[in-house]
Amino acid sequence: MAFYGGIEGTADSDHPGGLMTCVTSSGLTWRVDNVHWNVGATEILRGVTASGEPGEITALLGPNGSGKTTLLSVLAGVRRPTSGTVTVIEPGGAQRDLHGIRTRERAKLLALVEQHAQTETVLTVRQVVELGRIPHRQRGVPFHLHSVIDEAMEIAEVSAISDRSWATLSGGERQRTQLARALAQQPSLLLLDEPTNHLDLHHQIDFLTRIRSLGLSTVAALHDLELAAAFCDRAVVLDRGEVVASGSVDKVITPDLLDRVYGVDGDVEPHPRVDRPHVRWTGLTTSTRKVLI
Ligand SMILES: Nc1ncnc2c1ncn2[C@@H]1O[C@H](COP(=O)(O)OP(=O)(O)OP(=O)(O)O)[C@@H](O)[C@H]1O
Repeated sequence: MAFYGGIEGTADSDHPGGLMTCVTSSGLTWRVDNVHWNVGATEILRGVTASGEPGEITALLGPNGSGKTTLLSVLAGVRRPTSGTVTVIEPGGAQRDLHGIRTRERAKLLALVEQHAQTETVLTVRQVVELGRIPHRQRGVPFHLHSVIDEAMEIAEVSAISDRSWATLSGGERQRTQLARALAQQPSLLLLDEPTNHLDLHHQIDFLTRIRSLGLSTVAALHDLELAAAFCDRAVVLDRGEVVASGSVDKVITPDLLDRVYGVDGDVEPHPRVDRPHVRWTGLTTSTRKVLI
């Protein structure tokens, strides 16, 4: 499995004279500054400020309805902030307002894997992955000539099911197919909305190990704090649309966070066998039980 390396490919419009060899990238810097997003009079995001460096994986944490998906869609350029800015700094140093970039250009820069991604049900897995090449489309070069599609499918482990119809796929197979589609875009920034929610434990660990090996800047909305602690460099925690904590995962994922944000009593200790925090919960906190009763 070529996690890091490339495979030989065809010339590409973005790499003139060169080989389009792999879906990996050095990532980019992203910055969200004082972003608000309103629906009518309701503020869904309230002054969110967060950032990530090239190659960093940022966990987006927070309870249901706290604004994780909304923030991802703002970061993806799908939703324009009511106020505030989203900036990306490309490897060459160019600093750009994300919402000022044309859709096709933006799709070469970043890719979003949605929580419940849908597509044309008549498509095969390979055809879904080929959709990721649309922003890079070149006249006279059919999609299937792009070896980046093969590599994206290999990384997401869907090569063996390439001829299967999307309609027949399991939840986990769909999730992996959508990852391959996103990788085929050759993004520098990868946005994942609950990417492991359909995966069994083996595939959760495998999936995030693969994501880590790509070296892309990644923002992943996650509910599993143990996975966040194991695979992410940083965490941004949202509660009711506001950032209530951010920083390195070991500083952010604490018993106080479990209590304050999730209403859960627990301990966060160094893992006894590997170098990362280990989250253990006992139950809901008394205050939460009172709220629920
Ligand atoms: N278009 C919209 N119109 C009205 N309310 C919206 C809209 N989009 C999101 N919301 C509300 O904004 C809040 C945040 O939603 P969002 O989906 O971002 O939360 P989340 O943290 O991703 O939740 P979950 O963990 O349950 O997926 C929710 O209360 C949701 O109902």
